[in-house]
Parts: sequence; C-alpha cells; structure tokens
Amino acid sequence: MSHPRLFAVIPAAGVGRRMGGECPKQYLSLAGAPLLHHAVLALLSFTPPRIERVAVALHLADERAGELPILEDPRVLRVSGGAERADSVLSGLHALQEFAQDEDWVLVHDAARPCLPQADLERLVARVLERGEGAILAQPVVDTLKQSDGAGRVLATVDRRQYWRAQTPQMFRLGELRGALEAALAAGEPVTDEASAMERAGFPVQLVEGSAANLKVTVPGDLPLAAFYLDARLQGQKRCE
Ligand SMILES: Nc1ccn([C@@H]2O[C@H](COP(=O)(O)OP(=O)(O)OP(=O)(O)O)[C@@H](O)[C@H]2O)c(=O)n1
Ligand SMILES: C[C@](O)(CO)[C@H](O)COP(=O)(O)O
Repeated sequence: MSHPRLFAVIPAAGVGRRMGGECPKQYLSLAGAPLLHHAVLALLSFTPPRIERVAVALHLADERAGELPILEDPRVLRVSGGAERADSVLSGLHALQEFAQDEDWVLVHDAARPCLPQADLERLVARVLERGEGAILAQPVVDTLKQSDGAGRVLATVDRRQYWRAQTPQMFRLGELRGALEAALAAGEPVTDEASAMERAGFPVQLVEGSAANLKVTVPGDLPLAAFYLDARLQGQKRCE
C-alpha cells in the first residue's frame, strides 16, 4: 500500500474580536512564543507520517506574520485568509493542490488551539488511517446541557450523552473536503467547522476523544489556562532532555 501522504491547513487570519485588544490573538505570546508559533510547531513536529506541507492562512498585510521565524520553515506555505474561517481554510486547500493529490489527507487545525498534545494528534491520525474515514478530535460533554428559550430561561434539558464539543484538528481527504466546503459556501450554509460541511455532503465523520488541554483560546480568561498547559508541556520536555 502506498504510504499515506499528509498535509495541513492552519486558519490564522481571524481578528480575535471576542479576545478584544489591539493584537489578533494568534500573535499573543504564551510560554515565550505566539499562539500561532505553537500551533504550527505541533504540526511540523508530528511524524509518522511527516506532514509534507502546512498552508497557513494569514492576513498577509499583517506585519506581525513576518515576525514569526517558524513561518520561514520550507514546509510552510503562507496564503491569504478570507472573510470567514471557512474561506481561509479553502484558501489553504487551494494552495496545497500544487503539492497534494485529492486522495491525500489534510488536517485542519486552528491557530487558536496552541496546546494540541502530540498524543491527541497521534490518536486522530491513527484512527483515520486505520479506518480510511475522516475524523475530528472532540470532547464528550460532561455538564448537564440546557436548551435556552432565547429569553434567558431554560426551555429543556437535553441528553448530554449524545453531545460532543468539536475541537481541531479535523482530518479529511483533501478533494472531498474542498468540494464539501465549496458546496456549503455556495449554498450560503453557515460552516463553523470542516466536519459540518462533510456531514452536509453525506460523508461519515468519526469522533476521536481529545483532551481538555486542546482548548480554543477565544476570550481573555482562556489565556492563563493555555499558558498553564504550555508551561506544563515545556517542563515535561525539559525532564526528558
Ligand atoms: N476569517 C477568519 C476567521 C477566523 N480564522 C481563524 O479560525 C480560527 C478559529 O476562529 P476563532 O476562534 O473564531 O478566531 P477569531 O475569528 O479570530 O475570533 P473572533 O470570532 O472572536 O473574532 C482562528 O485560528 C482564526 O484565526 C481565519 O483563519 N479566518
Ligand atoms: C473549528 C472549531 O474550533 C471547532 O470547535 C470552532 O467551530 C471554531 O469556531 P470559531 O467561532 O471560528 O472560533
């Protein structure tokens, strides 16, 4: 069997509205480096299989992108992001077409998730390559879930055993994902993750349990927790040196 080829896209062109502040959150520094650096490093460090190219979707006009040495890595492709996250992902997929085939696998990972543990990434890639079906990292819901009536009161309590919180990376075949995203966007459907476009197109999506460390840095309160996880990883790496 031919060796499966693996590529990646990192959407990193957001403005970080919910974080506030002047600087888009992907350039905020935690554990000595910007969030974007940690996210790119997690993918460049992964093997086997080695990720052959990582397309990073940026606000190319943002001079801060030029200040990240990791974006000079020969495997990194800088592409211009789009108005929405899905547009940025598509921009990355189109750039990868120069290097990848439609049947190759692609991981899409948020720059806003800097703490991705290698063990989670290994688990996701192993499951996809073992079963030949796309998958996402996700966490089962552990709190009781309430449905809102839209006016600040509980409408219903739902069975939380059926609900998971999607994370990234999300891993699919490049051509299938490109087609599903293009179809969803053409239909004007809201696409907040790659899996929703694949579900809409009728593809199966496996759920692979991820860890709480793989949080999405969204609001200011997320920063100290992300710093804790990154510091813990660095301390662990020092103990192994
Ligand atoms: N047009 C966009 C919007 C978002 N993203 C990226 O998608 C990831 C997840 O999005 P989110 O957490 O929503 O980031 P922002 O859109 O920057 O945050 P906000 O919604 O608060 O503005 C981030 O890495 C962000 O940079 C992107 O590449 N292009
Ligand atoms: C892709 C994602 O991280 C999965 O939970 C999430 O949908 C991103 O949403 P955002 O509003 O773009 O942060």
